[in-house]
Amino acid sequence: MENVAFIINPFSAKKNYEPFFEALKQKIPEAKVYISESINGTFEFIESHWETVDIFVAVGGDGTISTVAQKIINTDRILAIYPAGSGNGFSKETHFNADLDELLRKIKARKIKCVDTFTVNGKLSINVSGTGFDGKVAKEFEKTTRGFKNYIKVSLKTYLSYKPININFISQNLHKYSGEYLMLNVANTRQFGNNAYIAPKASKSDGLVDLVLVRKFPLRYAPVFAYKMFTKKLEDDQYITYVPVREANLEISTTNWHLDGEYTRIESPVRIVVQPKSLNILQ
Ligand SMILES: Nc1ncnc2c1ncn2[C@@H]1O[C@H](COP(=O)(O)OP(=O)(O)OP(=O)(O)O)[C@@H](O)[C@H]1O
Repeated sequence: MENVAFIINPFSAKKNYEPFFEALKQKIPEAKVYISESINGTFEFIESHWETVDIFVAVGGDGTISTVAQKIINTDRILAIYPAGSGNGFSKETHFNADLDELLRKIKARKIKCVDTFTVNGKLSINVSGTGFDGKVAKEFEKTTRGFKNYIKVSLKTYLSYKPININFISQNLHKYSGEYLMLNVANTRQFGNNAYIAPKASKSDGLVDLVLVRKFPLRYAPVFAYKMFTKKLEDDQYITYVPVREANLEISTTNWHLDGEYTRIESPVRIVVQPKSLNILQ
């Protein structure tokens, strides 16, 4: 275990990490554990342990995993996950669960899979990112105390007043998809988190991301949309167009984005680029 470090984000989903921390201390008292006070703190921890650690275990949600991934991407270091977030989209899609014994077995076995990631104007995303309605919800959600209930409340309120965004694809082959949309998602894996499958056919190891273009639908359709999303049936939805791409260049009428669920501002024009097989994940 000397070459393994556990990076815990205490701000992920209501301190979900505490039982994990206790169990880890019991099983492996000598484990290297860092309780991260900030994203920069995590960066510094990884840098200062670079020579002695080759498996970095992110304990948190997609935001935490993404900060660890930023440092180890395109290197031979390995990412492992103990899911302790609220949505846990990426960890579900990479088969990590909240069973510490299973995680320790995987660490011992050291099987690795290399997966794709992508960037949006140079910023890393590992799972699903998006703009439009989605980006606006992420922005408003940050102002609340978070949680699933607040997410639904904010989504409904935002939906009622939301005007579609305008997307103009600069890339010649994508020009025909330009138009007005409720949202654009960029999906490396199939789900946002909480088993909400926005792109049921996406694969994290095919060198592509799915552009998910969603047209505005009437409010009465929202429960149908949600039902299809949670049962992996959105593929043939009348309001959605899926476009698998290696890269895309577009102009867009909003700066509100979320990257793996974290709100961020991104100025138009926007360039999306897949980084094929750029992240080693423990299997
Ligand atoms: N390494 C880190 N150290 C400290 N804080 C972090 C770190 N990485 C991200 N954060 C902050 O912690 C907050 C929660 O992170 P995270 O996304 O992991 O949990 P979550 O939102 O509960 O889970 P999920 O993304 O699965 O819904 C984020 O708002 C993020 O800004």
